Amino acid sequence: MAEVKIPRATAKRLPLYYRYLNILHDGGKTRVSSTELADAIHVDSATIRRDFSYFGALGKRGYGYDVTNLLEFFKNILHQDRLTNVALVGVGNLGHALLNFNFHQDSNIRISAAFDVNPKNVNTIQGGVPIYPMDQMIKQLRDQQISVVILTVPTNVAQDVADQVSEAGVKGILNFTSRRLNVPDGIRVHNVDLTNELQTLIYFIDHYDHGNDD
Ligand SMILES: NC(=O)c1ccc[n+]([C@@H]2O[C@H](COP(=O)([O-])OP(=O)(O)OC[C@H]3O[C@@H](n4cnc5c(N)ncnc54)[C@H](O)[C@@H]3O)[C@@H](O)[C@H]2O)c1
Repeated sequence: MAEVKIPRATAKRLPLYYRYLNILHDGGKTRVSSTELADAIHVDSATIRRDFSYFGALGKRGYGYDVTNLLEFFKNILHQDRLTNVALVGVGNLGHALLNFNFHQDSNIRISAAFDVNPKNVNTIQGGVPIYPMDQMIKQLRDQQISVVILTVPTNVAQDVADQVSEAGVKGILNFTSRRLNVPDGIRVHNVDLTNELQTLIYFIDHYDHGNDD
């Protein structure tokens, strides 16, 4: 399949589309219009049509979209047709909560390894995930061919850990720390910051802008 460069806002909506198409498919529905999708997922139909158009003519005028085709298409581009193992570094309050969340229940993603410096954590299994000491991290990441790491370490060690993770050939870091990371070319960092999200939400409440943000 040819590489398609799409806007980040579109990319962020793909899992939403994928989830809803799964529901339609499970319910035996064979086709869906952009208007029906729009009503269900609260994204306007023009945005949906534009999003889908990045991937070529997926729908037919007057017919709508073929649910199975669309589902297979999104499954493939979201890598949901194969299992993706990810790792987590820093099994504290947040890391622990994430380990105990079963990502695999509604996606083809699972945390297969975790790493920490705390001797109380190391060599235990939490949420079904083995926790290794840091001196085994690079080897484990390489051996398990892990390309995505969730970073939940204290901010002051985040860059150092990111350097080690980069050395292991990881391609993506989901960074929960407030440290902006420097990474080599070829590695993508997504920052998750609940404080930012709350501040933005509070800003929008003050400015009377309602509805969903996607
Ligand atoms: N983005 C958000 O919305 C959000 C929300 C909460 C916390 N955080 C951030 O997430 C991070 C974790 O928060 P927390 O409350 O779970 O902290 P925590 O102190 O409970 O956990 C940190 C864990 O990292 C381990 N650790 C320390 N140094 C390490 C190193 N060099 N290598 C590997 N592991 C190491 C510790 O042993 C501990 O288990 C912090 O940076 C915090 O600021 C972000």
